[in-house]
Parts: sequence; C-alpha cells; structure tokens
Amino acid sequence: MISEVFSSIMGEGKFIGRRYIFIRFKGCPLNCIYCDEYTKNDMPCRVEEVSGSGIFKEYINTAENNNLIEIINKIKTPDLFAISFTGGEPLLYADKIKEYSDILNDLGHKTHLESNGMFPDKINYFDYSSIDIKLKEHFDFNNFNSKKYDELYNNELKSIEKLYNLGSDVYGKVVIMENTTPETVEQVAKDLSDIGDDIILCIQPVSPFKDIKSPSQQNLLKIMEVCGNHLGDSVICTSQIHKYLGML
Ligand SMILES: C[S@@+](CC[C@H](N)C(=O)[O-])C[C@H]1O[C@@H](n2cnc3c(N)ncnc32)[C@H](O)[C@@H]1O
Ligand SMILES: Nc1nc2[nH]cc(C(=O)O)c2c(=O)[nH]1
Ligand code: SF4
Ligand SMILES: [Mg+2]
Repeated sequence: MISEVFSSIMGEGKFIGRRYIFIRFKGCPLNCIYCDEYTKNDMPCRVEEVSGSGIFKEYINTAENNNLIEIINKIKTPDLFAISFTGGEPLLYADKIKEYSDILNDLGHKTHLESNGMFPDKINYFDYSSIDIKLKEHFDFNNFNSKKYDELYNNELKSIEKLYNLGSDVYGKVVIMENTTPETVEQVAKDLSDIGDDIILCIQPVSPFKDIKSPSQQNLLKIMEVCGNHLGDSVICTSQIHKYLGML
C-alpha cells in the first residue's frame, strides 16, 4: 500500500516551500508520459529514519494506523505545515486514507491530498488539496482514446468542485510541456473559473523527463496570461523546486 514516508519541502503547487511529511501510496491507473514517480510503484516500503536525512529503513508493512502514526510522530518537526497523501494515486486507498486523516486531524495536523482527480466518488475532506488536471497530450494515445480522456477530465472537474464545496483549500495544477498550446490550458482556466474564481491554477512546467522538454519562457508566460483572462491573478507558475534543491 505505502511505498515511502519522508519529510521534505513541498516542491510543487500552492504551498511550495512549506515543510511536509509525504506519504506515498503505490499504484496508479494512469500513465502520464511525464510521471517521475511511476517506478516507485513496485518498490518495497521505505520510511525515513531521521527527519529529512534521506536515510531510509525498509518496512514490510506500514498499513497499521499505529505504525504509520508512530512514524509521523517520530519524523515530525516544529516547522511541519501539513501531511501529504500522494502516490501513485492515493485515492485507490480512499477508505484507509480517510481513517489516517481523521486521526491526524485529531492530533492537530493538517492534511493534503495530491490526486489526479479521477475518482470524484472517493473524495473526502482534506484541509488542502491539489488536483492535477491532465491534458490529452499527457498520454500516449495508443491506449487512451478521446472518450476516455473526456471522462477523466470531467471527473477531475467534479473532484475539484466536490473539494471546493467541502471547504477544502483546493487548487488545480496542470503540467505544461514544450508544445502545450495556450488555448488548451485556457479551457482549463475557464472551466475552473466556472467552479470558483478564487481557485488557484498552478501552471507547472514539466521537469525534463526522457525526451519531454519544458516550455519556452514565451510560451509559459503566454499560457499564464490567457489563463488570467478567466482567473485573474489566481494563476501561479510552480516548478518542482525539490529537484533544484536535490531533495526528495
Ligand atoms: C506523482 S503525482 C502523484 C499524485 C497524483 N497521481 C497526481 O498526478 O497528482 C504528483 C505530481 O507530480 C507532478 N509531476 C510528476 N512528474 C512530473 C514532471 N516530470 N514534471 C513536473 N511535474 C511532475 C504532477 O504535477 C503530479 O501532480
Ligand atoms: N518535495 C516534494 N514535493 C512534492 N509535491 C508533490 C510531490 C509528489 O510526488 O506528489 C512531491 C515530491 O515528490 N517531493
Ligand atoms: S496520475 Fe499521477 S501518479 Fe499517475 S501517472 Fe500521472 S502523474 Fe504519475
Ligand atoms: Mg514527486
């Protein structure tokens, strides 16, 4: 179920720079061509021994609440902002994560969901939530047809709306690549603004991955501007700072 637990700086999205504990869950039904975590799905579970040390101990099973909660108590730090449930796709384990997040909230911690939004029916309340809005170009279209994509996109909007209505501090994130067009992302911004014009859209230039390249400065800025037509200044560029810092 869990592939790793570690403490680091939030490297993406609206809360970039904040101290987090990340709980990464295994497995994902999607296969985004840029995904930098896909290979972790078949790793044995590893848990950081000392907060931020990057020194891990392998565990066979952290599925028990007391074990995971114990681990969090051991690696939490005074600057801890929130605990992220990520993956893979964490909502594959929605019931278990609901249990964990209720315990963590009772212990005074904030929770953060990092999800691809494909399971709106599995959405529960999280203090913070990031829904990664996928674009058609994020998939190898040999196994991802237009009908399947439209269903995914609509589910992502439903997940954002559900989290918004639950009172979660929810934001959208969209990875843009070298050839992503402003029109494509503008549609995302328009659809988000129909849910709530105070929802932040994070434009995340892809970190180079295999032969996938980042967008030019001009393209990035053009994309942000057209999104601003719908979301005003609720548009921010966030690129994976943990990679620049050489951190997990
Ligand atoms: C690994 S996914 C796990 C959570 C969830 N499945 C999702 O897609 O949001 C976490 C985030 O990593 C980001 N990501 C993965 N690979 C990336 C890359 N090469 N460049 C930029 N962001 C990337 C995506 O924005 C994604 O939201
Ligand atoms: N530092 C750091 N920040 C992150 N924000 C989202 C991440 C993810 O993989 O879900 C991530 C990650 O893997 N590392
Ligand atoms: S949905 Fe998230 S975990 Fe799954 S392949 Fe895409 S980026 Fe990776
Ligand atoms: Mg990551």
